[in-house]
Amino acid sequence: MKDFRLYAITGEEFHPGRDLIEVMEEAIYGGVDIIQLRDKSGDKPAILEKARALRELTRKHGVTFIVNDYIDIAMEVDADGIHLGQGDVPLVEARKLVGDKIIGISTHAIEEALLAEAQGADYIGVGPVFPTKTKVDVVDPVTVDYVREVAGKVKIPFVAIGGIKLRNVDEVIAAGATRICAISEIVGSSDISGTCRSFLDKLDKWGES
Ligand SMILES: Cc1ncc(COP(=O)(O)OP(=O)(O)O)c(N)n1
Ligand SMILES: Cc1nc(C(=O)O)sc1CCOP(=O)(O)O
Ligand SMILES: [Mg+2]
Repeated sequence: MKDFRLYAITGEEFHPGRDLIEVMEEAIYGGVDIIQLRDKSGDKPAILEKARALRELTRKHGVTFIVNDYIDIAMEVDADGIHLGQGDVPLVEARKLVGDKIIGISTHAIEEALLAEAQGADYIGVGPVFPTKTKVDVVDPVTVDYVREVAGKVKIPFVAIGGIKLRNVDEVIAAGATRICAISEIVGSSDISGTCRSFLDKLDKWGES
């Protein structure tokens, strides 16, 4: 897969009254290189419509587009890939359905991370690094020490997620994360592009040292 550094996931509850596509385009102008549509409403026609619009937007800007949870929607809109959790369709089954599209897997323990790698995941999510209120059914924070362990043991790309803010991202990067994912800190910002640029500046700064 095309490598990435800053991964933005949609979270419409954080920008009431603002258009989804406008918000995500601001994130793209700020430098995000991968976007995931995450919509837990269960309203599949509405999710399909959003997926189509985000596919068009991301294609226009050359940004990777991932759909969370719904393989059928990812296939229908020709997304670049899907993101699946531990309770979703197993990776081996998903691979049969999506072929060489990107498959990202959420992991919360080293056994899950190594299994996803062995089974052919293209990247893994590692989290939640910090407490987060964005995901209701989330496990306890895995901590930055766990990020360090993953950085030392996992060879495929991993992205740190969960409670990541501009104020705490330095410790995540210091622990070895070179890819960062955020929902509320990005899409809930009053300056979405500026927030993204600040995340990237921090990744750049640590990359130089
Ligand atoms: C990049 C990334 N990492 C983790 C998740 C969480 O996925 P999942 O565990 O399936 O939970 P939901 O997002 O479906 O609530 C993610 N979406 N993206
Ligand atoms: C969707 C999601 N998955 C997580 C995981 O650990 O797998 S944490 C999370 C929520 C991330 O949102 P925020 O950046 O607002 O904390
Ligand atoms: Mg899921």
